[in-house]
This record gives sequence, C-alpha cells and structure tokens, in this order.
Amino acid sequence: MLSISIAMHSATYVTIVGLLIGVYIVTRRKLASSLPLPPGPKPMPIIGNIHQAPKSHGWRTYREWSKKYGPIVHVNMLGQPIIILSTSEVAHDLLAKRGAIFSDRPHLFLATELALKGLSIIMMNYTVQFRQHQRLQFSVLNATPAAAYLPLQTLESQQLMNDLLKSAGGAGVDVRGHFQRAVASIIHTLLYGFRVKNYNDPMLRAVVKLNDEFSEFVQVGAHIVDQFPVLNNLPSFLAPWQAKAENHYTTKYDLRDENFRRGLESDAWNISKHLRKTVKKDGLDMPLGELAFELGTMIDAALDGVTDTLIWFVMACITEGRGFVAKAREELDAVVGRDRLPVPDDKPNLPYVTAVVEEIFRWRPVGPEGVPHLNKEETTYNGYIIPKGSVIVANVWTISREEALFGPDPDDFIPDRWLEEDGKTFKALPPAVFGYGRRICPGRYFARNVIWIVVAHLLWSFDINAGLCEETGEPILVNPIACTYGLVMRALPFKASFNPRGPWVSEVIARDGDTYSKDHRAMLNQIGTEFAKL
Ligand code: HEM
Repeated sequence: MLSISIAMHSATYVTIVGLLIGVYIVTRRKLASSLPLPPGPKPMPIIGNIHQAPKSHGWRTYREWSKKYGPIVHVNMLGQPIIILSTSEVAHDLLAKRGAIFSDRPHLFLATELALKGLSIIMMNYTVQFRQHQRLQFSVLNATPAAAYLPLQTLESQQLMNDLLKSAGGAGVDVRGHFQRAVASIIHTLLYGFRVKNYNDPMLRAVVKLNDEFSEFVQVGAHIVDQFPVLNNLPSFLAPWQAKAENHYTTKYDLRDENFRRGLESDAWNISKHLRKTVKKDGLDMPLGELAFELGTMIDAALDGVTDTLIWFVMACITEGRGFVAKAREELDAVVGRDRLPVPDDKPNLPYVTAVVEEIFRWRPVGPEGVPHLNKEETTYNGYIIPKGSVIVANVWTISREEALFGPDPDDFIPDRWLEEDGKTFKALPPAVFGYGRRICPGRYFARNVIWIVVAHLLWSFDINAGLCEETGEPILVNPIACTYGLVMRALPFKASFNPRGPWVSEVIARDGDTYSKDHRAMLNQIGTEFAKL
C-alpha cells in the first residue's frame, strides 16, 4: 500500500521529519476521544503502521488482518487514518446507509489534481458539480438505456468470436488484445460513433497506457504528497510528481478532446451528441471540455473493468477444471441448440451462465480494494470512532470470500453457489465488485450485459485451454493468481487456445463472418430512436 520510495533531496527529508512530528502531535490530540479506534496492527509513534504496510497486493494483507482483527480494521499511515471494511454488512452499513457522510474521495494528489481541474470524475468529491456528472452517467448507463446497447454489444462479441476462430489450431494467443479491441470498439462506437478494428490502433494503445498510469496514481499512499500536500510547494525538481501529473493531464486532454470532436462531427446518433444536447437542454453549468472528460471517464472505466473480467473468465476455464464448463454447455445446448449463437433474449433461460458471470466477479473482483471513499465527518460505529477524513477501503477481495454468505471453498470457482437447489432461482447474495452507496458503479448494467454476452458466446463456441509451448508442444502452466497491483487487478500475460468445440461452431461463426460490413451507423440511429422514447 504505502511504497514511499521516492528519492528525495535531504532538504525534503528535513521538511518531512518536521511535518511528521507536527502530524503526530495533532493526531494524538485529535484522538483523545472516549471511544477507541477500530482494532488493527500495533502502530509505532509518529510513523504509525507504515512499517507493516504491504508494498504491493495490499488486499492479501488486508485479508490476513481481517482474520486477526475482525471486519473493521484501523491502520495509521503517517497520521492518516485508514479504515478497512471486510464484510458486506459493515461496507453496506457505512458506505451505503451512511452515504451522506461516506461518499467523498480521499485526496490522492495525482488523481485529485486531475479532479480539481474537473477532469477525473471518478476522484471528485460528492459535490454539486459531481452530481451533475452522475446525472449524465445515469441517463445513459441505467438499466433501460443500457438495454438499448445490446445489439451493438452482440455484434462486437460476434466479431470477437470471428477473431478467435482465426487463431484456432495454433499454440494459443494472448487474449488481452482481442478483448481490449472488442470492448474498446463497443464503447467508442456508442460514445463517439466509430468502431475500433485493430488492437494496435494507436488511439487504443494511448488509452491503455493512460489507464495503467491512472491505476497507479489511485493507489492509497503511493505518493508521499498524498499525505503531505504541502510538499507540492517544493520546487519542481524536488517534486517529480508534478511533471508526471501534468504530462498525464495534457495527453489525456488531447485524446479526449479529439475523440469528443469526432463524436460531435459524426453524422449518426452517439452519446457525445446526446449528452451535449442534455447539457444545453437542462442548462447545466458544464463547459464542453469537462463534458469531454465525462465521456473519457466512461471509456476508461469500461475498458479496464470489462476487459479484465473477461480475461479472468478465460483464466477460470484454464485453471478451475472443466466441471462448470460442461454444466454451462449442457444448459446452452438444451436452450440454444447448435445452429445459432446465444442472444441476450436467452438470458432468463440460462441461469447457470448468469451464475458463471456472477462467480467471475466474486472469484476475481477486478478492483480488489474497490475505489477508496472518505468520510467528511467523524462518526461512530459498533463502539468505535471513525475519525473525520479517514480513507475508507472496501476490502472487496475479502468481502467476496465471506464464507457465511458464499459458502465453503471461497477461493474456488463454483458458480452453483449463486443458485438455489432448483438450479434456477438466484440466492440473494450481495455482490461487492461494483462498490457501494452513492458512488456505486453507474456502468454495472452495461458491464453485466456485455460480459454475459461474451461469456455465453465463448462457452457455446470454444474449448478454452492453456496455450502450448512452441518448442515442446506441451501446455504452459498458468498461475491463476499471478496479477498486477493497482486500482485494477490484471492477470499477468498468458496464452490460451480457442478451438471450436464442434464443426457446427465454425459454420455458425463463419455464416455471420466479419461484421465490419454491417452498418453500425444504422444501429446507432436505432438507439437514438429508442432514447427519444425514454
Ligand atoms: C466489470 C466491470 C466494472 C467494474 C468491476 C466496475 C467497478 C467500479 C467500482 C468498484 C467503482 C467505484 C464504486 C465505489 O466508489 O464504491 C466504479 C465507479 C465507476 N464506474 Fe465502474 N466498473 C465496471 C464497469 C464500468 C463501465 C462499463 C462503466 C461505464 C460505461 C463504468 C463507469 C464507472 C464510473 C463513471 C464510475 C465513477 C462513479 C463515482 O465515482 O461515483 N464502470 N466502478
């Protein structure tokens, strides 16, 4: 969590030591409350728990802490209280039921710097300005508008099956590029009116690079300036994060501005044009540059969350045995048959496939530490005090593994845990992956829809196995938990092979063939017609 490894001039250290002593004194005074802080590892004077802070993959340590100290843990990082919530109940009690005070975001310098410019919507506090953005998000992402995107999501999934079919028979492919292209194409078509046909498209590569950078910016405590904003007054050669933030901001601004213009100039309906109209019609106080960033935030959130969830599904197929795949196929064969791909209308009759999707979110939540919240007022909970301005981490990794809710063997991929004994009715289990309360992910309907379609198509179409070693021809062993650390948990690159599970698969996929000749403008205009009726 806290990797304060920034090389600094000795003057900086003197400043920091002074600040630490100041913070220690202030913190001690502040905590002279009658109620205790939640339990947690024993802190040292001044530095707090910094010596115990995990250098990376904090969610692993948080799980251990929750076993030792319980569902609500307090740690102190150089005076900054951090509260880690590890059961669904405490996360709901605080982040949802007390949303009025738990809906701000912590000051993470690099991310907040962008937010202050009105450009990182996800890191804005819950202000009037933020709520305008949220209204726009809901207007295009809620369940009803999201349903209008199903035909386009289905088309891109068909294109994906077509792309994967071409790789059949070989040693396997790194799927990230194929999935990124498909997800990027869906979201760029809807937002800006153009499809993305190649994963090496320079625009797509730029978005991916910026997302990787942002994922690092948002780690709690990754930069010492997050704890001590005063350090930002240092000359720029002592404050390397300033150039980093500025460069990130400029690159992002140019990219989003260009895409937004493309959207506005396009002759078909798209979300850029739709939201610009809404802003005018509703008289919202939002300059066009800020609206461009609203759209860019949706692009980033969709690309990361959806792509990585799909990659974890492939990982589950390779490493978690064939049991669930066979069961899903039995259902697909009975309901869909073998002469067409599954379609969204089949969903009510395919509960097991839906349970597979829920299990991916649980087994590998792509944001294992959620997105941090911050409480703007001091409050108490279950006999503990939660100081004002605490960073609140929903420990999604552990919440998704609560045996009391999800049953035994929480580290195993078992879709059946979502269903009652009849195999059809869903249990009322609370998913954690999309966050909580007023900041819950507005893209969750969109995400669930597209992930369901792609997973149903993949299960219907392919035997998915580990890629083969080029020299020996043997399957390459894949570590099912090897992943990056950041806001998003990405599987480390691995190869997977996609072979049609029968001759009918190639026939059906080839029958639709390449989808680029389809008129996506007509599909967009159809969405526009449906929006006009809402
Ligand atoms: C599997 C896919 C996805 C996952 C796991 C995911 C997860 C999350 C989480 C955990 C949050 C923060 C919630 C909180 O603070 O409690 C969030 C926020 C957000 N997500 Fe998603 N998301 C996904 C897909 C999408 C998609 C497809 C879109 C848009 C098309 C989207 C748009 C957003 C936006 C705009 C926010 C910021 C909301 C705010 O700060 O209040 N997400 N998402």
